[in-house]
Amino acid sequence: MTATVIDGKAVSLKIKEQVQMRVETLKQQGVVPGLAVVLVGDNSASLTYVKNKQKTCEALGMRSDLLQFPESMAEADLLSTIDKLNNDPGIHGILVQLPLPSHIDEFSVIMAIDPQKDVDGFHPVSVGNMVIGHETLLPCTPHGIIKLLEHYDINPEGQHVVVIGRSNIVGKPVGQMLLQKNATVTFCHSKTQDLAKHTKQADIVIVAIGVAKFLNSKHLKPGAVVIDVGMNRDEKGKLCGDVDYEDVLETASFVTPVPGGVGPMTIAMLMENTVQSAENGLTKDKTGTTM
Ligand SMILES: Nc1nc(=O)c2c([nH]1)NC[C@@H]1CN(c3ccc(C(=O)N[C@@H](CCC(=O)O)C(=O)O)cc3)C=[N+]21
Repeated sequence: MTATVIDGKAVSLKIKEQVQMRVETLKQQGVVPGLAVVLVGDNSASLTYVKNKQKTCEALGMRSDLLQFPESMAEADLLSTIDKLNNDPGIHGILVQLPLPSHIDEFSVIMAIDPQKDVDGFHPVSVGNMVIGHETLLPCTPHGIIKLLEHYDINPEGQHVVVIGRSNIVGKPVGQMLLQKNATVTFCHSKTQDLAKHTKQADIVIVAIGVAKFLNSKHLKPGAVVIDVGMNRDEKGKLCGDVDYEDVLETASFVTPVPGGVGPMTIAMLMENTVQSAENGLTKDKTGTTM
């Protein structure tokens, strides 16, 4: 039985349609959701992703500001730029493209973003709220993965989920969010002994380690769901994931392709977070309280 390919592109389109409707409703109330993307340096991959975010934003009728600065930008200048964006009523979401040049401390930059505008969901207040299950802006890639599972009626409740990779951007948050959904979660990483012992027991395996085609059918029990968060280039320079896609097709029940799986969901959830933040702002203005 060949695995069902999870179509992240199709699901992301559905989410963007819903976002577009919410933008229209906000515009009728005089609010145009605004996203500010800050790019320091001229890393070509980052520039592609940032332009993609901008294009999507505008296609959905939102305001999209791109602030681009030279690699040599001083940390203090970046922090004051963020401060201005925090206080700009026309900006509802702030995303500072990572990685930053090594002379800038990423944690200080993330801490400087108003949690109300933290559309990456990286701020400790956002992360803390997510871990305790309190309403908050959720990290885009993990939230996109949850939406893919929902779309294909893959219910994580009571399922054994094995997450490989423990980054603050994907591995750690996606495991916490699935725990919130009553999954049994195992976090694996570079120091895990006998990885296959864990992954072969998994109903759902999520791979986010940045190693091309790392996971294969020997790691899986038949029928496992495979979510590939990798973004690598293979020997021919072609985009590929952390999963040996061809090899797992006959063993997995579902698999996400790269490209066309988790990636488009990351963008769609960023758009949703921006609209959510604008709606929260409206609620706050009406009731005087923060959501
Ligand atoms: N503060 C911050 N937030 C981020 O969310 C963030 C970041 N920094 N730095 C870089 C990574 C990377 N990232 C991607 C998002 C979508 C695709 C995406 O749409 N990928 C397409 C393929 C795109 C292509 O063809 O290259 C796909 O997988 O189908 C890729 C990469 C967000 N990032």
